[in-house]
Amino acid sequence: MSILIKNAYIVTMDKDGAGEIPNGFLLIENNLISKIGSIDSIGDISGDNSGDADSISADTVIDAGGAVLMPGLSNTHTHLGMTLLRGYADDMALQSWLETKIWPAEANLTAEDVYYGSLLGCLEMIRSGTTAFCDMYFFMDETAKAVDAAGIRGCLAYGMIEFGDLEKGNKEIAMNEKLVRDWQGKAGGRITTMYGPHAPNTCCQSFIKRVKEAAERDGVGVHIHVLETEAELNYMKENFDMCSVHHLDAVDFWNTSKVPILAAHSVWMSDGDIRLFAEKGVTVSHNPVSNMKLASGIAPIQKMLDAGVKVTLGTDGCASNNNLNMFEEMKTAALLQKVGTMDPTALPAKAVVEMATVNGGRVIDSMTGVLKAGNKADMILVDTSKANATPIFDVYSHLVYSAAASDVKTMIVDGKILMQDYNVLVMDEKEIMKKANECALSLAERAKAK
Ligand SMILES: C[C@H]1O[C@@H](n2cnc3c(O)ncnc32)[C@H](O)[C@@H]1O
Ligand SMILES: [Zn+2]
Repeated sequence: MSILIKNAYIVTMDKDGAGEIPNGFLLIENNLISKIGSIDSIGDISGDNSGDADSISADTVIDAGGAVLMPGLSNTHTHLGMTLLRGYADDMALQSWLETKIWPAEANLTAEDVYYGSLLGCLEMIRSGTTAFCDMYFFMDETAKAVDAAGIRGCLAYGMIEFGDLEKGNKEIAMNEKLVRDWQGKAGGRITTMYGPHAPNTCCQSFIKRVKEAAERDGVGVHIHVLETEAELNYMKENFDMCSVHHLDAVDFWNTSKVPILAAHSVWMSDGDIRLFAEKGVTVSHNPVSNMKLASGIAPIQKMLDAGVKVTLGTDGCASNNNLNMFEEMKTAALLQKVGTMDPTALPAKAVVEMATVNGGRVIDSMTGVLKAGNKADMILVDTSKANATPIFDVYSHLVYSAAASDVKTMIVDGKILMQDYNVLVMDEKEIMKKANECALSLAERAKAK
């Protein structure tokens, strides 16, 4: 199977390569990008002089009509099944939100709920340009089935919470081990797995150490919430005389020489914590909308980038955001750093696009996040024929400050077209929304009855 995309403004995100290609073409063969270049001067960029785009034959030809062709966005922190809890509990701080609303509702979740909630999440991601995501939740077999059916890429972790209870910890770790065993590399490699210890204040140090050992044994990463709120920082200081980062450093948790670590939030980081993350190679998933909505704080992202920390972007779950819109997340990330530092040069547009593409892609699959020959064919077309795209002086400025998620018109993942000209080809949208809505209402009823 081959797909030729022509007449595109290509944003490759390839630092060592082409950068942007104004009148570009891209050829996909099977699930890989095989050629990329300029229609005007073939060979200058790809080094391939095999002919112009019109002479390249393909099973499917997409005329981009000047749209931006770019790597798909990677949402590196979410809880996909929580689409069912969108708007279930708003305007609260994290701890009381979790303890009084979210956890009691989640206690009533069924496998069917998470299946339809995850399909709904996949649909929302396809419509808004997200080709890959990192998840941490429950009933993860159901999320894996949804990812398999939807055709996107998912890195799935089971959310383990044990509160120092050894027996509970054993059960939780067994669940995550099963997820890794059953789903690592499945769906043609679109599904990968991680271990998901929830947070340093909900899982004890020895449990998290055990989880890290299991991850190293299985060769998969670890996805954890860390220093999300000042309350967590204070709790750790009061109980352990140190912050979460140093508490876990005491058991060498942040050592990434064998497996990657994805630290969601990392809002209340000291300069020492930032240096440690940079030295150890920890990746931070920044989730600005959730951090603002829960009033958790402003993560020092510009400081982290200056120190050499790898930073990606995520939405968090739909109960604290309340959507999976990475365009909104990119704009919010940029604006929040500027106002947080009172420096308008903080987190410029191109750096944000890098976080959402190159850096996020690297966490999920090293052959994604950049459009170049040999990489996997995960990409989106962003419509530029609209009023909000007129004029475009700088494409990164456009993508971060003026583009909308609803401008995404076409998505390809692993060489397969999931959405073309705004038509989602891989699922029955109305049916999924209907089922998910039924599950959400029934879940809320069950939670209320308890
Ligand atoms: C996997 C568990 O994590 C819970 N969760 C959802 N959002 C957040 C957040 O911002 N911080 C901490 N925990 C969160 C989710 O409800 C599951 O219980
Ligand atoms: Zn989260």
